[in-house]
Amino acid sequence: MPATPLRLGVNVDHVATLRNARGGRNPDPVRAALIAIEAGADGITAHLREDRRHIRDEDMARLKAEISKPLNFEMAATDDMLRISLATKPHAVCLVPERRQEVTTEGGLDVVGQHNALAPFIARLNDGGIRVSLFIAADPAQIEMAARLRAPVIEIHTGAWCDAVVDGRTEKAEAEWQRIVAGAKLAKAAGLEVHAGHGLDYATAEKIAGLPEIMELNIGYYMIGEALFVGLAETVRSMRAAMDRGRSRA
Ligand SMILES: CC(=O)[C@@H](O)[C@H](O)COP(=O)(O)O
Ligand SMILES: NCC(=O)COP(=O)(O)O
Repeated sequence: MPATPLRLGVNVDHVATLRNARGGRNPDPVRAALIAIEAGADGITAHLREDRRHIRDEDMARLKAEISKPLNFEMAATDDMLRISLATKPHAVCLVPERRQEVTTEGGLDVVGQHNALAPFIARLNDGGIRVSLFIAADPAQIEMAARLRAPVIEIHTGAWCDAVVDGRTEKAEAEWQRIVAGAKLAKAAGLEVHAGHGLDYATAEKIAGLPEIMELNIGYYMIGEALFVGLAETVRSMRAAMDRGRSRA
């Protein structure tokens, strides 16, 4: 039986991080998105943080206007972001937790603790024709609540697993991996479309591509770093090849 397709969403946030280091216009995250698509990306992800530390409002508007593939708009569940996303009309919104002090998105959104506030927020996005994804940990209670909140998609936060793999903490890595495996199965059984992302590199992307429940990986930081050495198009092709190898074992 042919394996189910696995989409690659390329996150261009950290092209903007580099641009913002000096101000000005270069390197341009929209140019990166166009190159990534030309090289085989199935979509583009960008995170408009409240502090605008990388992607800015005009980047999001240009991405929506200039790319030919789906735009996945990552954002916190705030009124300001709701207004901007409804005006931008991306293909999807991924709701993520945000703390100004954090270096990166440290964990999943607590949809259990915030379900009262999230329910009308998700409904507004659904009514606006935007597909909602919830960026959560592979935790059974969070997954069950995501399904009850009528978000069609979850994205499993893979950061703890990837960090443990890279650091060589094998027991921790195995425990996190088993959580992801069980979480992906539970989410699929609950009727959710399952995505995954954060901290993935070639090796972890290849491994997680072997989980047939997962339909999309969103990958940024590692790929933008690799692109410095071999170019973005080559990095996208290599990531695609790693995902295809993993998928062939699903
Ligand atoms: C939510 C998420 O995982 C992404 O937004 C990604 O990690 C890049 O943005 P940050 O590094 O600013 O979290
Ligand atoms: N949602 C995860 C994402 O978009 C990319 O995360 P990272 O690869 O930049 O850590």
